[in-house]
Amino acid sequence: MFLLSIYPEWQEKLREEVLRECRDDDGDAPYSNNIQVLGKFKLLSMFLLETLRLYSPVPFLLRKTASDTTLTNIKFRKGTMITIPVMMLHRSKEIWGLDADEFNPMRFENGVLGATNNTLAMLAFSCGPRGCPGRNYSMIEVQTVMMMILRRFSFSLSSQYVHMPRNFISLAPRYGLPLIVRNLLDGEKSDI
Ligand code: HEM
Repeated sequence: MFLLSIYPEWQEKLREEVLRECRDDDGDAPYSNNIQVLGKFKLLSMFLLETLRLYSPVPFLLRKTASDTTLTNIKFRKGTMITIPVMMLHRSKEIWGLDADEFNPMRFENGVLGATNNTLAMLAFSCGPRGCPGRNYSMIEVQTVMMMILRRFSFSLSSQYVHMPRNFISLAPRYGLPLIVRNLLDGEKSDI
């Protein structure tokens, strides 16, 4: 919601995509409760990947070595705690290119491997045997919620918003996310 508020052109693009792909058989009355429609949301998927890259809800991962281990050329004794700085890796220019700090969902036009040739670069859901088992579920859930919000409401940031993400269990805005919301169906406007 934050990124769509500060990049209204993306909010508009995603709304267009949702309204286009959710039309019913008559061609009007945009609506869909069919999960298969989610597969058609290419721009929304790219946008969500870019959101997860820039503001990964889990900003770092912790691991403890189960035995003496060598990773690249570094030796670790058994029991060493290792922090994997997901947030920093997601903004590495070496991995993502010179625009790593910029919001650019188009980098995911050809999927994660099109954005970087490093298969382990995207760590929002971690990876390997302890990777997040809720990954597909949460992508379906957030696409469904965004689909419902975008077709009914437009929104922008309230002037009361303070940009201070903090990691408290997961990454969240320190002082909340006050928005100005307009109901597109009846033009009503309210602060939430
Ligand atoms: C945007 C939403 C989500 C994100 C970004 C996310 C991210 C992650 C990450 C990074 C890990 C690895 C943590 C670590 O190794 O320290 C993880 C693990 C896990 N996630 Fe998620 N998750 C999300 C949603 C969910 C949902 C919806 C469920 C359940 C329905 C779920 C269930 C789990 C479980 C059970 C683990 C532990 C897996 C293990 O240790 O073997 N997650 N998640």
